[in-house]
Amino acid sequence: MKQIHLYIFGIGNVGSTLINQVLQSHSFFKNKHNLDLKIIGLANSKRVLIDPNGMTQKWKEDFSSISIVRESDSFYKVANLYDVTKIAIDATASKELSQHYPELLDHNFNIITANKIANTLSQSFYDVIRTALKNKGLQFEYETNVGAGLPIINAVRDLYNSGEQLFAINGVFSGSLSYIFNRFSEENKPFSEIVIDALKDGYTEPDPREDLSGNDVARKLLVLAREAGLKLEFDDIEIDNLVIPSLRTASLNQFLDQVTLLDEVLQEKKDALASDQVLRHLGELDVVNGVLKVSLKAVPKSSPAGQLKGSDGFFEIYSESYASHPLVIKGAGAGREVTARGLLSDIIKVSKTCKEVLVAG
Ligand SMILES: NC(=O)C1=CN([C@@H]2O[C@H](COP(=O)(O)OP(=O)(O)OC[C@H]3O[C@@H](n4cnc5c(N)ncnc54)[C@H](O)[C@@H]3O)[C@@H](O)[C@H]2O)C=CC1
Ligand SMILES: N[C@@H](CC=O)C(=O)O
Repeated sequence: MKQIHLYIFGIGNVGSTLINQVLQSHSFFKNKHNLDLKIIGLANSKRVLIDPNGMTQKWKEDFSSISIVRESDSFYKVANLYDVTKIAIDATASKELSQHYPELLDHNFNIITANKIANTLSQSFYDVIRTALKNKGLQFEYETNVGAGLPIINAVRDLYNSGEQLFAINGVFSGSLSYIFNRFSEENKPFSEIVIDALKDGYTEPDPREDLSGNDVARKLLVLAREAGLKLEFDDIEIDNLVIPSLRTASLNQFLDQVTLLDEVLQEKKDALASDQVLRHLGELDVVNGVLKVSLKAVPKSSPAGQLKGSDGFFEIYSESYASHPLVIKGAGAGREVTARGLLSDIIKVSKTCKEVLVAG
């Protein structure tokens, strides 16, 4: 039986769903994959809960009652005691934690992340991580960076690694904005009301302005562009920002208090549509020319993007073999369940392929 120790950063929507999914499938992983996955550590930004025997179904209660103040080396101290495969899982949106990935690799953690920041800081930081992974023989997986649980990154990576020339990737990259604009187009409700619903239901970034500003989609485009071999920076992306200037620098609470200020501008865009059009938030990655664009557009209701429902993401990949008829991937592009399942799928992938440390039992 291969022992795998999991250390989870972030116990919000995605992190807490992941914990429950790991616990629910524990016996299945043992029987099917010969893997014993134990969650040894949980952290929020201030506290940690550590249990070398693994978390149980009462982890939430335990976190409230017996977690301790987090120190910079809380996880390293316990992880160093066990000669097993260690995986750090980032289910936060924290830039600070992303900047610590090189340190996690130094301490022999494989990393799996839903957080897009590490992959979208400077190209030099991106390269530092890849070099460390190679030197250490560790793994870094981030399928949920684009399209939540949808297999977008693996599709692009597999095409690129097989020598295929990629031309373009276009579509609705944001599950959050898909949910918001699909509802806004159909329902007679203020834009802000739908944004708040999306936040409450776990579809948006912790700060919905990351979605509305176009930054989150821009990050996804950059993740895919780098996967396709382009060397670009975040500032190279053309972004249509939907957050009015006065709300861009406000605190999250101030933004939420004043979110109705977005209604007028968005309602004007909706009122300007022809009867056969809807609003869709689109990403365009021109791999050949290295041009990345994020924008809100009016599209025909009958088009593939116009027909999306719920939080569906929609990706068209054009390449040598898929030149006139793109490879299309579509499905829920946000949500705590699909995202946690995507992380778990990365965990199984890393666990199955990492160097084996055998323990009796
Ligand atoms: N919700 C979704 O549909 C999807 C989310 N993601 C990504 O998953 C990540 C988490 O999203 P959610 O769970 O929805 O957000 P959330 O806001 O529900 O949870 C994030 C948690 O991380 C904690 N946190 C912040 N800084 C931390 C740190 N330094 N160390 C440990 N914990 C810290 C926060 O207190 C919060 O509880 C984000 O990066 C998001 O982009 C990716 C795909 C889809
Ligand atoms: N903001 C994301 C969801 C979480 O990452 C998206 O829109 O896909």
